[in-house]
Amino acid sequence: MRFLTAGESHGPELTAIIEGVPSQLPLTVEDINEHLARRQKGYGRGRRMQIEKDQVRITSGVRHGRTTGAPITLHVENKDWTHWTKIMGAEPLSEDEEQEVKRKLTRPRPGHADLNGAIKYRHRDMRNVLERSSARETTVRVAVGAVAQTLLKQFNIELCGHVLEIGDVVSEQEPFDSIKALKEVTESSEVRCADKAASEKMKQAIDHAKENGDSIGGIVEVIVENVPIGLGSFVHYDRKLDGKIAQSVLSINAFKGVEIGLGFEAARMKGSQVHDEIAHNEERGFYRQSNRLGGFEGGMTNGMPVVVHGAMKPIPTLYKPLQSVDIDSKEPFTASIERSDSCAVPAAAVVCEAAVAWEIADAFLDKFGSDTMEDIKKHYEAYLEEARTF
Ligand SMILES: Cc1cc2nc3c(=O)[nH]c(=O)nc-3n(C[C@H](O)[C@H](O)[C@H](O)COP(=O)(O)O)c2cc1C
Ligand SMILES: C=C(O[C@@H]1CC(C(=O)O)=C[C@@H](OP(=O)(O)O)[C@H]1O)C(=O)O
Repeated sequence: MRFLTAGESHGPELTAIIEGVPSQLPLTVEDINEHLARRQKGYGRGRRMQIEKDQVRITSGVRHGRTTGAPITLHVENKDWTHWTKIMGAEPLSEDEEQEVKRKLTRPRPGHADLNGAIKYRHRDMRNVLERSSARETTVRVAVGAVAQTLLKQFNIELCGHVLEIGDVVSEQEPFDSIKALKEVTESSEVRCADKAASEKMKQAIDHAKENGDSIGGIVEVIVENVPIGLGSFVHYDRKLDGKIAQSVLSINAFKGVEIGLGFEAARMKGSQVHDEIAHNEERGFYRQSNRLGGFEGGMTNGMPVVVHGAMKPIPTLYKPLQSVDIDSKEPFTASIERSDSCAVPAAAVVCEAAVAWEIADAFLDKFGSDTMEDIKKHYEAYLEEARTF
């Protein structure tokens, strides 16, 4: 499968085209809207989220609730667009307005793509950078991830993205029995964290940062359950699924780190404490009694749950402004802002879940075929039995 996204943060809409989804997959707008709504929730978001009501429109590739095998086009409207038609160039600007628009966007925001993007693409109006580099794009990435999750669900593969840390508050969640149980708890938390006491502290930490005109980041975790052995491959660097997941997670706005399983901690431990010993019984075939490596060996899944962590830096636009330099006047200034999120870690957990879902689904289709759901199911069931009796 492959996909492209297009659209600006304050343009009319965001669009995605997905190619390679098999035919006969039951798919409705509700399957996607559920995830769009999850992404919009979360303590710490700014005023923009009160304007947007993200809902998908499917205009190709699905008929009567089933995919046809043709490219699927997804659209999500920007409700905020009506306030931006002049600035975005859909309506002519008067001379005064032209000055106003230009003045605002010669001031690069530290931590954003503004300055590098302006120099690279030779834009003196940095709105041309801001609009596309904004995390508004993660809306359609979540829509695309929802299609991947709908596919994976057909094979009983479930995911959950949740929050482990916000600022200096760390979740001390109880071990959970299943993804379903974890999902239930995190969905009821305003910060998408399974530890109730930590959730409250995380909210306080967000409030505190906001009161001080500051922002905070955090760490999210995505767990994938019921993953078969052998997704991805060891034979070539760009087919290693852990590597593909890492790229995908790091491509999410503001993500600065990714770990699989123990991740960086493994580097500080002994080999005997890190590797997951192999066991066997008739019912399960080969399995592991631990999962320190997060479900991966040799770029391939090993049948244990996939565990991915992503680290998000604090939001760069701050009410407590940072120092920058105007690209026209070369004068220093301190940035003034109208609105921003103070923490988007809970929303980013949903984005990270979507990114991982896409990579797992893509590797799944690489292994089990990609034309019709019926063929894929046959291959999958035969393979599971082969792997169990290997
Ligand atoms: C869901 C989400 C919401 C975000 N909201 C904001 C925001 O309101 N203000 C802001 O300055 N950055 C926000 N960001 C982060 C910026 O988009 C990001 O830092 C910027 O595009 C630069 O990219 P980089 O941090 O990956 O280098 C958000 C990121 C995500 C994932
Ligand atoms: C719109 C979304 O996030 C936006 C991401 C973002 C940024 O700079 O990345 C800045 C803010 O947008 P605005 O400048 O319009 O207030 C966020 O609201 C969204 O998540 O849907």
